[in-house]
Amino acid sequence: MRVPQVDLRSGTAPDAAPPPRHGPVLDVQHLSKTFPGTRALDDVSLEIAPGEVHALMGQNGSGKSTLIKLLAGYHSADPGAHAEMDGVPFEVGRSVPDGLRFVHQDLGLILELSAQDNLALHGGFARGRGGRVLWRQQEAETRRVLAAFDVDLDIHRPLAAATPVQRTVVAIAAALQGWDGGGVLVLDEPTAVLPHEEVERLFEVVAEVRRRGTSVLYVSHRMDEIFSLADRVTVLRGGRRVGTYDVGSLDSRSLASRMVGDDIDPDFRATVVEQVDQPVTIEARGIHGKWLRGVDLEARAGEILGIAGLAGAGALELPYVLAGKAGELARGEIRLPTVSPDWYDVQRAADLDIPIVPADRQTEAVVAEFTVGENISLSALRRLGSRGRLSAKDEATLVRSWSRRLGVVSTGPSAPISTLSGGNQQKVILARCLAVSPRVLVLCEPTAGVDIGTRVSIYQIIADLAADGLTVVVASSDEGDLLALCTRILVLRGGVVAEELEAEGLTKNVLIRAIEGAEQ
Ligand SMILES: Nc1ncnc2c1ncn2[C@@H]1O[C@H](COP(=O)(O)OP(=O)(O)OP(=O)(O)O)[C@@H](O)[C@H]1O
Repeated sequence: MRVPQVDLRSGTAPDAAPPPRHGPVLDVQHLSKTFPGTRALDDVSLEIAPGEVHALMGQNGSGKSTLIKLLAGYHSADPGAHAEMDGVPFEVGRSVPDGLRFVHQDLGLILELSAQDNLALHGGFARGRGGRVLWRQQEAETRRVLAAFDVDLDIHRPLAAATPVQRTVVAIAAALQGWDGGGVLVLDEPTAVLPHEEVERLFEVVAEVRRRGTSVLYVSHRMDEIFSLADRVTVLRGGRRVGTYDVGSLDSRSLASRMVGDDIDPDFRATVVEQVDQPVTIEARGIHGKWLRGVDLEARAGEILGIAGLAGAGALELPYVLAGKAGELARGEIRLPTVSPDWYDVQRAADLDIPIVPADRQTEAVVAEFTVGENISLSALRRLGSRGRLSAKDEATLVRSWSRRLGVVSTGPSAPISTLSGGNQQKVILARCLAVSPRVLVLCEPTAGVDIGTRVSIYQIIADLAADGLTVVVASSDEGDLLALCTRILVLRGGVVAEELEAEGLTKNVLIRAIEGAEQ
């Protein structure tokens, strides 16, 4: 079955919500959660109407994940909460009603296993006499479950070979298995790691879920998604509910302001001027890789160079090649002319010490067992102290100064990094990169999972660093990042630079059309 195409950019809702039955399907009142030293949620109430897509938004650290984890029974709630699912009371944090299903950000899949095995792990294997697995029946069931979502996937291949959106669809299908409508599906930032063009496909799946009469609680930082998809939005700020609104009654500026508690411009653009008189600080030539087919680039001190492209165009591979972190397929040469005139084979690019903020903070950058301070100073340990001895004082000074400059919100340098919100973890990784005082910094998806307020502050920090002479190369699948930051944007198609755009006066539409290779 094919559901109607949803246009992410036009802002049209996928389908009118089915008329609500009486009363909310999920009704949670007076929910609070206190961690040592932090009141993460403070007397929050949430009512989800039958068949609606209900967005949950708020800045990093506003309590969204805590709310989801309470509903999922991962944390226990403070006393005083009352909750009902379909009118039946349940104790939040202690029991999870069957009608409440979750797809967490990490999707909870085993990538070495096939879609069929993953679905069976969630829903159980079809078994015959003596516990024998009925493989034919299992396969038919897998096909039936996935058919509803119109996903074209080899159900026997390991999910490692599937695209991000195919995996997300498998995770949604797994969560909804054995369930024929009603209830609430919780999607926690399902698009955080999805390439742009796959987001629309996910929207079709959400429309299908809703068509079954299932409500969706949708957590996202991307405002355009909320306007395309959601009927209502609940905004949290500092652990409290600011309000619940009909999406149609808001625009992006008023929604952003409710999240931040201050007037905020969601279309903020940093004022970075092109530095034509400055020296070239990075040059690369003949770059090839898994996707790249011969890219040349150069950038000057104080310049922010954007890299754009659809998945498979090589845009998100290029930063890794420049930082010497691409695989053995990477070919080409790179040099930092203000450091040395010598060209380096990109296989040796790691020797140039160009720091990178990678695309997936959790798996590629954050050291989960370390504190905030340790995560920052990790890159600079060689410089801290003398004669092989680490100076705790120097380390503390470095950590304090970068935490302050980037506005990292935590209980202090010794806080475990896992207790920080996503946006603050991102600032820590940025601080780690800057702690080595680089001339060139490479950013990949710099604001993934980062809220609008923090996003604007990250843009400003990067713009200030560029004004001090830092060269920044930034690849992002979010056009907002490129428009807010860059002086110039290289648009990659098929692994080569297809267009070079001056950022001044560039509109989102023109950029998207260039990325897609459409006629302007
Ligand atoms: N296990 C924990 N121990 C201590 N504090 C925590 C813990 N988990 C979360 N917190 C704190 O609770 C507050 C709310 O965090 P939460 O992760 O719910 O925010 P969020 O809105 O989901 O943020 P993000 O958008 O970055 O994911 C933050 O101040 C966070 O540091």
